[in-house]
Amino acid sequence: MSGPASGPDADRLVSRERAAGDGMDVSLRPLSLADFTGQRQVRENLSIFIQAARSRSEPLDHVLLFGPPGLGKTTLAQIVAKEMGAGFRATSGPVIAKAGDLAALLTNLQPHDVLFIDEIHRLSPAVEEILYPAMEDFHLDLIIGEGPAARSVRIDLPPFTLVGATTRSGLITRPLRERFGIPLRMQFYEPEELQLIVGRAARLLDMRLLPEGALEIARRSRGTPRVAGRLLRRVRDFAAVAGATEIDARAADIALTRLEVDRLGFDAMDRRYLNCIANNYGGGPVGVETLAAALSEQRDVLEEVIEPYLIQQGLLQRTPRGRLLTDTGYRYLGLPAPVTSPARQLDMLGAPEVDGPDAEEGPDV
Ligand SMILES: Nc1ncnc2c1ncn2[C@@H]1O[C@H](COP(=O)(O)OP(=O)(O)OP(=O)(O)O)[C@@H](O)[C@H]1O
Ligand SMILES: [Mg+2]
Repeated sequence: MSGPASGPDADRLVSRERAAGDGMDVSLRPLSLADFTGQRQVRENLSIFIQAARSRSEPLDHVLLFGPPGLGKTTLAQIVAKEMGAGFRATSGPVIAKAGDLAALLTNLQPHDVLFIDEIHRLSPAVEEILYPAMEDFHLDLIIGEGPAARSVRIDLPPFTLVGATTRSGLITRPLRERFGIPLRMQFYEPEELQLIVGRAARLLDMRLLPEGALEIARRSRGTPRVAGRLLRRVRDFAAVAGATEIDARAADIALTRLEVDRLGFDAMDRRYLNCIANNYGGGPVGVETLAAALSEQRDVLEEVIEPYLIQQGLLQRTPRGRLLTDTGYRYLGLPAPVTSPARQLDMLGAPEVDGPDAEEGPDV
């Protein structure tokens, strides 16, 4: 299969990659809670906790943000620092290799600073252990030396706020999760919210985008602002080459269709994934490792980028025995759903709740 969306991950409009090609991100990122569209509940709760912490002159309690890539976790973390009038330091789980790396970071913080740890589920156990007393009591217990001469020293830390982000809530250990006072789950955005986001981005980019054009892009952005931003730029390219001065729904549709993003926002990779389950595995259940091998994709990409939206749209279910194409999934592919076998029916009934806090826990197949 060819086309822009079937190449390596980086080529997809809907990919896990961040900075690459997103050079305009800096200017498009909302800088205050008031400018941050959507995620109403997250926004309202944060706003209250920030006000309360400020009125007590305390740092904000630690915040854990979960949600699929591109929904605004990093953006929100930066906004938290700004609204608290505090400094912002960012790092990520895999970057912190040793306990000493984390100690260096923590001892360099100013009081009330926000330390952002992206992909916090990828911290090593040794580092995680250092983090517990740091989060709870603002001190570090470090072991100096080895063998019988080893002794532990306690270092006090300035009070700080840890903001952790993860795309995989199921992979966070319970002790770590429990040390966050403010866990927040980000949801996919509604088309109307994305329409506002796309409209704002178009104004910042000095584009003439009509409201219907913005809605067309919004509807096809998988509920994800990062995807909306990318599609907007590609639509702008098509419109510029076609000599259009303003972008309406038709111009947006033409561009998105050429990008192989269909009316529902699914792209060639989504269709390849769904067709693989339908045609090669009788609609499932099939294990994610098997699918990753069959599609030559990384398992992480399937789990973090492709599956969440298919699940949210009801085309796919994650069951303890594997991935299962739903009747809606078959309908989308234009294929007849198989006569449901008792085993398949059981899987459908026994599927874990998609939006539950532990949706990703349990046996990972
Ligand atoms: N609510 C929003 N309003 C406007 N723009 C947004 C919003 N949320 C995210 N964006 C934009 O979407 C892009 C992705 O956001 P961000 O980097 O914060 O996502 P993320 O959740 O941290 O993703 P990842 O999990 O990949 O790190 C940014 O360009 C940001 O400006
Ligand atoms: Mg991020």
